[in-house]
Amino acid sequence: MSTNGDAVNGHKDDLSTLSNGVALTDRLRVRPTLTNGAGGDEKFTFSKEPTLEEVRRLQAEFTDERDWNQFHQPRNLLLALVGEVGEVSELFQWRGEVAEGLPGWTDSEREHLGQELSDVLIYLVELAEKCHVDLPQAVLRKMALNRLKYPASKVQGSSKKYTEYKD
Ligand SMILES: Nc1ccn([C@H]2C[C@H](O)[C@@H](COP(=O)(O)OP(=O)(O)OP(=O)(O)O)O2)c(=O)n1
Repeated sequence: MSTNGDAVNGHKDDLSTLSNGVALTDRLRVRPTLTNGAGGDEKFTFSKEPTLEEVRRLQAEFTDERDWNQFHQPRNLLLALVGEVGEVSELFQWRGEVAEGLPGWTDSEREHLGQELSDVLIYLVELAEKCHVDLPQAVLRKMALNRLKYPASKVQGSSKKYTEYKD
């Protein structure tokens, strides 16, 4: 269990820079995670790619290349997912409340968080695939349901659960 930011970075720093000094993000031709911290005026948005289907396909290729489908049954994927959620929690552990944009977090800590959140997403997407849940469509349906359960006019400014409303 890590107890502070420095310990949290640990071996992940070694993986962020390859032995020839080339940053991992350069080598992979991806942009570093969470580049915009607190204080910016612009709203944070994601890149358009990859889509969830592309994440599903990339992870399917990764597991096929290693003959790992034999281990990736739904229950194992669920346990792996929960384990990775625990790793995300460790990064926030003992810090108290953390403001949007993570002011005060180092680039290395932001990169580490991006990695752990990605592990969660990767296992979530593969779990959905192995359960034959079309996740992009399921999430749209669920959000439509959420809008019905929590009409903006009714719940404005309140965080109560829908079962707590009288009518
Ligand atoms: N049997 C496995 C092992 C790994 N992975 C992939 C999916 C995850 O994105 C990542 C998880 O790798 P690790 O289990 O090594 O976990 P971490 O990357 O979090 O390493 P650590 O636990 O040392 O922080 O690798 C996978 O698909 N199937």
